[in-house]
Amino acid sequence: MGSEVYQQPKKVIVKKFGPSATGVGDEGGFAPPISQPHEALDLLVEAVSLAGYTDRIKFAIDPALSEFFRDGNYDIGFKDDKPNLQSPKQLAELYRSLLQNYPIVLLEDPFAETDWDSWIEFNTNCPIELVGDDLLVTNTKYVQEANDKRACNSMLLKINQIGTISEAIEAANLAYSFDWSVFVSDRSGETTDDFIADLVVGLRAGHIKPGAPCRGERVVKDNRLMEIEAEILAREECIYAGSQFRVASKY
Ligand SMILES: C=C(OP(=O)(O)O)C(=O)O
Repeated sequence: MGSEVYQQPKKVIVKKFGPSATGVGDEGGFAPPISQPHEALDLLVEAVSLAGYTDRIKFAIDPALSEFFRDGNYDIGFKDDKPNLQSPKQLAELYRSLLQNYPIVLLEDPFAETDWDSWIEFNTNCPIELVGDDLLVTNTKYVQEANDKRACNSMLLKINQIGTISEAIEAANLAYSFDWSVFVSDRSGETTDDFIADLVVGLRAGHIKPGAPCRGERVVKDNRLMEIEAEILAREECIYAGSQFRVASKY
């Protein structure tokens, strides 16, 4: 389904912005000339509809706000001519309105890694998965701190953020001990190694961020997942978490 949906935005982008607007970024995502968050989500809604999967696909977003933090505010006007400064409160309102209007189930790094107060405030009433990436850097010290402060409810796992597979698994187990979920991720600069596909199944993490099904270093993870699925199905041991992906580790 993901691959089928991925084929659609290109058609919509060509129609709206012309063929030169279909370039992709490191992880295979499209980068058309839009500047408002809702425009990106509208494009996705249209792509899902064209693929025939309306109501069957949910969205995860990673605004990576550490990149836009300026003296206590966030400048989200980086694609416009002038700055568009938003206070943490305004940003939180923007997220809440997007959550109301789009099928978003996961929000990663909605605030800067140093802006703990905004994380804590947002997490007091957060209906979806709130993932720390820059905030936690797969490090047990920050996972513990975030749980003590009730700053998020999920950890992004990137092996080379912490350095070894053992330390990454230790961080995942600590996150699970707090009833958090664990979201296994690639890096924007990736190789064709497919190990994280085995890791996400072995950890029962339930969801993976391998990038778009665009080039070899991304697709190799999807292919390995399909091989693992065939192997497990053959042994009749496979339980697919589906929409319960956040709690797959409890299955
Ligand atoms: C995969 C990501 O990018 P990078 O590898 O650049 O941290 C991310 O931000 O989650």
